[in-house]
Amino acid sequence: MKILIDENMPYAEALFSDLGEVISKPGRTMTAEDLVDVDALMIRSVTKVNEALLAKANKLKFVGTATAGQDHVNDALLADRGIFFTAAPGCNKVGVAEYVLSSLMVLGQQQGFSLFDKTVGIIGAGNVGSYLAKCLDALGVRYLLNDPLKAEQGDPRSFHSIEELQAQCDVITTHTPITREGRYPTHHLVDEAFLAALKPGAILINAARGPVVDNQALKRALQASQIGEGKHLTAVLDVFEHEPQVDLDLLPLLAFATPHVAGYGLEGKARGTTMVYNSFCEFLGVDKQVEAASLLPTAPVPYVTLSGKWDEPTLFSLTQLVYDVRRDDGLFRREMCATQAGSPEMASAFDRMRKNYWDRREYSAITVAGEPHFGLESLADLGFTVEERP
Ligand SMILES: NC(=O)c1ccc[n+]([C@@H]2O[C@H](COP(=O)([O-])OP(=O)(O)OC[C@H]3O[C@@H](n4cnc5c(N)ncnc54)[C@H](O)[C@@H]3O)[C@@H](O)[C@H]2O)c1
Ligand SMILES: O=C(O)[C@H](O)[C@H](O)COP(=O)(O)O
Repeated sequence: MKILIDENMPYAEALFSDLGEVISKPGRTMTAEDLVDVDALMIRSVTKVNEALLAKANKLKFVGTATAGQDHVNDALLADRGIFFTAAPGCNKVGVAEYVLSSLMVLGQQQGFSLFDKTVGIIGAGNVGSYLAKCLDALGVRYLLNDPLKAEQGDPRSFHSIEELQAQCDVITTHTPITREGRYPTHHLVDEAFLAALKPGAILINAARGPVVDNQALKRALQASQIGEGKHLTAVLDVFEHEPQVDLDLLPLLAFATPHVAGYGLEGKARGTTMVYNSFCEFLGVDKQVEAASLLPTAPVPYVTLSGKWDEPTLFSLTQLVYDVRRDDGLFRREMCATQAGSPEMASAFDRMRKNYWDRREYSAITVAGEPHFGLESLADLGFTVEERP
C-alpha cells in the first residue's frame, strides 16, 4: 500500500510506515502525477484536493487532513468517487487560543492596558472560539460570542450580533471557516464598513483564514489610523489573503504578523497527525490507536514554582515562557522583507518558516507548582498542569 504524506506533518512518517510504503512530498506542490498508484493521501491545508489533483488517482481510497480547516478539500468530489475523507477538528484550538492570549498580553504591555479591563469579541464559537472563551473565563476577562449558526442550532450559550460586538468590544478576534455561500458567508466579513464601526482603539485579530478580512480595506484603515485620520486601530494577522504571498505595504502596519502558524504547537500537530492516523487504522480495520501525548518530548522548562499568588506580571511571564508571538513576528518580518512582493522567493520563505518551525509547546507542557491559595485553579483552567504543595 502506498501512502503519500505532506512532508510538513510531524510524526507522520514514523507512524504511517507501520501501515505501508510512505512517500513524503511538499504539500503545496503535489500534482496529479504524485497520486498515481497511491492508496491514501495525508495532507495539511496547503494541498488543494480538487478535480485536477485527483485526475490520475487510480487507487485512492482515503484522504486525511491533519487540520481543523477543510476549505482546501472538495469533500463532495471525494464522496462522489467513494473516497473516504477525514479531518482533525479541534486539533490546534489550544495553540490558536494561546496565540491570541500572547498577542493581547504583549499589546497590553506595549500600549499600557490590562487584558483584565478589556472586552473581547469572539466571532465563531466552534472549537477555537469556545476554547478561547474558556481561557478568558479562567482569567475573568469579559467576552461576547458571535455565531449565528450555533445560535440557530439551539446552542444554549448567549450570542450577540456583530453590531453589539463592534459597539462593546475592545478586541475582536475571528475564528470562523472561510465560506462564500450560505446565509452567513465569512468571505470579507471584516470589510471597510465593519472596520468603520469598530470602537476607537480597537484591536482586530485574524487567525482563521486570510480572506475573512478584506486585506485592502484593512490596509486603508490602518494607513488612515497611522496619520491620525479615522480611528486608531491595531491589527494582528496570522493569515493573509493570497498567502504564501504577503502584501509588503500591509506588513509594516500590523502590530504582529505571522505566517499561518497560530495553531502550530507541537501538541496540536501531534493531535492532527494522530487523529488522521487513528482514523486510517479504523478505516483499514487495523487494531492500532496512538495517543498524541505519547509522542511529545519534555518541554525545555517543564516545571515552575510560584512563590506567591500570581498577578498579571507573573501571568505574563508564565504564558510568554510558553509562547511569545514576537518570536514568530520578528523572524517573519525579516524573512518577508528580504524578498520581492509576488516573487517565488517570498512563497518559499513563507513555507520555509512553517516547515522549519520551532518546537513550540502548549501551556499544559509546564507544571506550575504552588500552595493551594496561589490561584492554581485558574492556571489549571487556563491549561497549565498544576501541582498543589502544602
Ligand atoms: N491559523 C491557524 O493556524 C488556524 C488553526 C486552526 C483553525 N484555523 C481556522 O479557524 C477556523 C475555525 O477553527 P475551529 O477549529 O474553531 O472550527 P470550527 O468548525 O470548530 O468552528 C467554526 C465556527 O465558526 C462558526 N461560523 C461559521 N460562519 C460564521 C459566521 N458567518 N459568523 C460567525 N460564526 C460563524 C461556525 O458555526 C462554527 O461554530 C477553521 O475553519 C480554520 O479555517 C486556523
Ligand atoms: O485549519 C487549520 O488547522 C490550520 O489553519 C492549518 O492547519 C495550518 O497549518 P497547515 O495545514 O497549513 O500546515
